[in-house]
Amino acid sequence: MLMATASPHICLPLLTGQSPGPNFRSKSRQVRCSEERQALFNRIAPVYDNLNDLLSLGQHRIWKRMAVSWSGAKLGDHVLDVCCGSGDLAFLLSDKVGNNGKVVGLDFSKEQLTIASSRQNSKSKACYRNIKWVEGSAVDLPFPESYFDAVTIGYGLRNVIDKRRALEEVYRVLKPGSRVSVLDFNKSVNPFVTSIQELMIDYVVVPVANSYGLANEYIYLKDSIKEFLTGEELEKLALEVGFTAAKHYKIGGGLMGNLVSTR
Ligand SMILES: C/C(=C\Cc1cc(O)c2ccccc2c1O)CCC[C@H](C)CCC[C@H](C)CCCC(C)C
Ligand SMILES: C[S@@+](CC[C@H](N)C(=O)[O-])C[C@H]1O[C@@H](n2cnc3c(N)ncnc32)[C@H](O)[C@@H]1O
Repeated sequence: MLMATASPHICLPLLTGQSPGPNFRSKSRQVRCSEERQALFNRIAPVYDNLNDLLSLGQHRIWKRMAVSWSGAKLGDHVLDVCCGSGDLAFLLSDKVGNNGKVVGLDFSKEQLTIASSRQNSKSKACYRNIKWVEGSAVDLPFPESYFDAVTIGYGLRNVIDKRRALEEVYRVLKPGSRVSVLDFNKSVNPFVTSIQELMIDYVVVPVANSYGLANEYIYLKDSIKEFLTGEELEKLALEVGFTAAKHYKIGGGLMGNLVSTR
């Protein structure tokens, strides 16, 4: 299926005449982090879907259906799935918008998009022909202003370094009155939930990932949750960016969360 490359590179090596200093280091660190995350998701692409099913006992598919429902996507809509990965939410959006609708799945990982495209080709549903995969950056969306009827970000915002910029871009490409639905792990303020989350990652997720040679990749997962924003902070950021409404719903017993914001 069509794979357009929206922008050639997200993380070019930082070429600058700047003398090294705090700003240079912080920028080079940022470029390096972004490159590392891109490489991480390229590496885990072959086993990503199976590990999600195994480690969440298939529950992640329920959470993704909830996220797509909250997006408000409906028949005939033109919708975007940012950080689409292997395409789980894009396929759910495709069912929602139907043959006359259009779905764009955007990701900066070539390997994830390759999996998404091959899954699309192996599925028999006619509506899946309405999906286009685009290689691009969540912080520089290659789409015009007020272009989409709904946007989803499934387990992506937490992985984007500049989260504010990503939400600003989503705001820009959304039609007024339309929604973004952001599904991710919940950075809980409840110590009990946090400890359950961390225990399951430490004693189940990482050991299982280790058997695939991916322990470090899933240790990153735990660290990324620690560095994420709480539901309240996500609501505040969405309103600061300009969304007129923002609500963060706790799901999966508080282990996961879904921000719904309206432009
Ligand atoms: C679909 C899920 C996670 C996607 C995901 C997101 C990331 O940012 C990653 C970063 C690095 C490596 C992998 C990922 C990644 O897979 C959520 C479900 C899959 C999780 C890996 C499983 C998490 C287990 C929960 C803490 C507890 C699940 C309880 C369930 C009711 C059994
Ligand atoms: C955990 S996966 C989520 C995939 C899919 N949405 C799902 O729910 O399974 C995170 C995805 O975000 C992508 N990603 C992370 N940072 C990105 C960025 N700045 N621009 C575009 N994609 C990014 C990764 O390549 C990866 O495919």
